[in-house]
Amino acid sequence: MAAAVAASQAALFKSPFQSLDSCDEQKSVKFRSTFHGSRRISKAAGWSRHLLARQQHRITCSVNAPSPAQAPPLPKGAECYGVFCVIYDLKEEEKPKSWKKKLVRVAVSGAAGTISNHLLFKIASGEVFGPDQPVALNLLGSERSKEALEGVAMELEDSLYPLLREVIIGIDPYEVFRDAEWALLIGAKPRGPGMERADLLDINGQIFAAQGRALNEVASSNVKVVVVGNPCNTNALICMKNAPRIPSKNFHALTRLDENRAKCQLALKAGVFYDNVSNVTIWGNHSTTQVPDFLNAKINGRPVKEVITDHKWLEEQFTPTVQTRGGVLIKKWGRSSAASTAVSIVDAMKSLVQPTPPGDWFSSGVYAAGNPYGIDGDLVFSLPCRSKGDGDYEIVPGLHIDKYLYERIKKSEDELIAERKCVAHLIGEENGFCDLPGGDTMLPGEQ
Ligand SMILES: NC(=O)C1=CN([C@@H]2O[C@H](COP(=O)(O)OP(=O)(O)OC[C@H]3O[C@@H](n4cnc5c(N)ncnc54)[C@H](OP(=O)(O)O)[C@@H]3O)[C@@H](O)[C@H]2O)C=CC1
Ligand SMILES: O=C([O-])CC(=O)C(=O)O
Repeated sequence: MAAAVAASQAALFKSPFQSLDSCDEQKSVKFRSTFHGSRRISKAAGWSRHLLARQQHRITCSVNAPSPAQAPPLPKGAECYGVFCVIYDLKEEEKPKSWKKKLVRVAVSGAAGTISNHLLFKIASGEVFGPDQPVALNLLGSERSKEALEGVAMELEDSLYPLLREVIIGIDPYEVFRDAEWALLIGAKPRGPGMERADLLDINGQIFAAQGRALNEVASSNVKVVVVGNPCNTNALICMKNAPRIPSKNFHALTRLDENRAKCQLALKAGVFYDNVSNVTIWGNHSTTQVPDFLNAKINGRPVKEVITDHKWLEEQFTPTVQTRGGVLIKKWGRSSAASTAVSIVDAMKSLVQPTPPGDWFSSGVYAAGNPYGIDGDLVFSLPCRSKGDGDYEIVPGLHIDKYLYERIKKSEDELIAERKCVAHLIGEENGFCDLPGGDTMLPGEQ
């Protein structure tokens, strides 16, 4: 059995994905992949250190294939675990293409939740950063979810992902967010029956304020933050305001799912495959006031209004269909979109690490300071963006806004301004009061 496991591990290391840039000049390569499993140890020690599990994999390259005694010392208190203690030698001719050297560290909150259960496995498999980029996952749970989080880590273990080099789980954001280059903030309290939206804004706002402070203190200074937990635009604003060390531009609220939903509806109506639909913007809030823009969108490079001549459908059906898609799905599924949300988080991250195709753009809820559309700059507002693939982006100027779009964008802006007033106490402002337009506006999943 041990031999079989070792053989399968050796096969993994021979996969075309595996090697190191730094090994390229060397005669022989020695992989030392070590899992310092402290899951059981930490459990015995209780949660005082807020770490249930810690995996670390080390890779050693050397001309003279070092003996284990020559390998760098392991961190104090850590020990290798199971098959990850086995050392393999790769012969020169077996040396595959190179991996990037540095780990990308991704922190995820709500890691034992439904969306994360899809997302983590995508990141670990290389779907976001590519087949040559090793990753570390830092998973944040709570007292409620610590057993479940251990289960998540076990499934990640059992998946044998070659690119997944480290998994840390814990309940203290000051530990879990340490050195994170990406923070995917998914965990949030769902709105329960009879709960006012203002209460939800406050409860979740407290969570995102605390997480913003933790990111400010311990994350990489250029961490990219994607807020998914609802109400995601205002949660992102709160998080950003509590993290002044991190550039405001680095905060995103997820509206990519809305963009994907809009593309799907346009493709369906036009009778084309959905990858022929481009230039779709979601303007505003991730709520039922969001504005899916068919005016600037394209199908096969042509304006949507030229391809879909049923303009009544565009104005009267397309918009509410996208706005309420989440709620319709909840009625059918009995729970909110999780798999498609995870896909859209992957899309949103890839849009920042890969160049935007020329002439196209993507939607993201971003800090609107200095935007060219006259929208209140002190909001996290979904806008058209493009990226060079370096993690940064710019807001795309020059989209045509007609009366139809303007009126709807204004409504979403008003909603976000009202949400901001409700959370004034969480963003360092005074004189807040909560008076949401229309009495009580809706998340996509609430109808
Ligand atoms: N922006 C978007 O496009 C979308 C956003 N969403 C939002 O994403 C969030 C997560 O969705 P999903 O993964 O399906 O939800 P789940 O209910 O499966 O998981 C949510 C996690 O939130 C955490 N949480 C944090 N605080 C609380 C609290 N006070 N009470 C209960 N749970 C809490 C829990 O983790 P723990 O106990 O570990 O803290 C839980 O695992 C929701 O806010 C949802 O509305 C969903 C779909 C689309
Ligand atoms: O309201 C929810 O939780 C679900 C949601 O955001 C969506 O489906 O877009």
